[in-house]
Amino acid sequence: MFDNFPRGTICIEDIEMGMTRHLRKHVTDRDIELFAEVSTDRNPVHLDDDYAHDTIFEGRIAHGMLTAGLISAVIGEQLPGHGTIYMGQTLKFLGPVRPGDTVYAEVKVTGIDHAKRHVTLDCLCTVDGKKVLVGEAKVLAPSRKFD
Ligand SMILES: C[C@@H](O)CC(=O)SCCNC(=O)CCNC(=O)[C@H](O)C(C)(C)COP(=O)(O)OP(=O)(O)OC[C@H]1O[C@@H](n2cnc3c(N)ncnc32)[C@H](O)[C@@H]1OP(=O)(O)O
Repeated sequence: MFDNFPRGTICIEDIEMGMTRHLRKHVTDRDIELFAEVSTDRNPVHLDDDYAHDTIFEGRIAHGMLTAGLISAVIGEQLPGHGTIYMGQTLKFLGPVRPGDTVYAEVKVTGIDHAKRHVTLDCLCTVDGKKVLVGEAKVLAPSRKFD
């Protein structure tokens, strides 16, 4: 039995269909530089103004996986929260995120298998109301009964 979950963790026993959680994050040049360093993805479309100017985006854009990381943050911090284990994630990048943009990232519960502790979540990121990422996550949720 493990009942010392941090505030914000929602155990499988309490997860309901349709529950949603979200965050907002302002994406900065520093975020993009740090992500390039950590991931070792130094694609110039993210880092080089001159290079990026001549692409279809006409300027630098954030790594898609940086934006996807905000979905991971909502899942790992809020729904279900601490103790959650990622099982899978689909992603479609529908529009660019540029330095200076504020990303709204939201997840919504669309499936629950209580016996297996599996939870399925629709994932969405928007910038100024425009969809930039959609996908589906499957996670193993924490339980009050097991640590
Ligand atoms: C590896 C890293 O270093 C690189 C990165 O991380 S890049 C950053 C992450 N990616 C992005 O920011 C790209 C965001 N997406 C876009 O800007 C656009 O989707 C696009 C430029 C890739 C395509 O846009 P466009 O050419 O306008 O395409 P259409 O809207 O005209 O759609 C044509 C058909 O393609 C389908 N489609 C479009 N985007 C996607 C997608 N991301 N995934 C899957 N399918 C996509 C769209 O539905 C249309 O299909 P249809 O059957 O013809 O209707």
